[in-house]
Amino acid sequence: MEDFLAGLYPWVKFLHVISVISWMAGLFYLPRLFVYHAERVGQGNPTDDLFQVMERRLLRAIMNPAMIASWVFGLALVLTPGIVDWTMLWPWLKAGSVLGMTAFHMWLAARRRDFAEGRNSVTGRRYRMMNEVPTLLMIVIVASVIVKF
Ligand code: HEM
Repeated sequence: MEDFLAGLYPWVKFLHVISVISWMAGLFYLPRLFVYHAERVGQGNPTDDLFQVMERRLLRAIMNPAMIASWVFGLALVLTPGIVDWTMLWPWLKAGSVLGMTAFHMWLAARRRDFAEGRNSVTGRRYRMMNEVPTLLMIVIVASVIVKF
């Protein structure tokens, strides 16, 4: 199993990076949709329906599969011999940030359900602020895997 993963390492990393790019695109874009949905669109009109379709498709067709693929390929990299040295700081920083990113994804999914049920209570300003969360986590994650402190 370990030899098998070692042989596949560059391909698994390639698939991991493609998956995280797709996941991050959604994590950046969905809160922006929520900003405009919260600030500019009333309930129960055709624009509300359109936003709901865009939000549902983005989450279900892109973000959920991309998150699962990021985890699957990321964990395969963790299991590859010689890749992660748990005595260093970077794997712990990365693990904490990735769990934070996953929690943020779940929070967005819950807010999407609120919009779908006509009971969003979060302001556009709050969604704007939450939009910075994935940016900060991404900076910590990429610094961790590249600099490896
Ligand atoms: C979902 C859970 C994740 C796990 C378990 C995971 C784990 C890993 C591991 C073990 C590596 C290999 C490091 C190496 O080859 O030296 C890696 C590479 C990488 N990860 Fe993740 N990762 C996850 C999510 C993410 C996220 C969310 C991002 C971006 C925001 C990301 C960006 C990267 C990048 C850019 C690399 C390539 C680094 C390099 O080759 O220098 N990962 N990941």
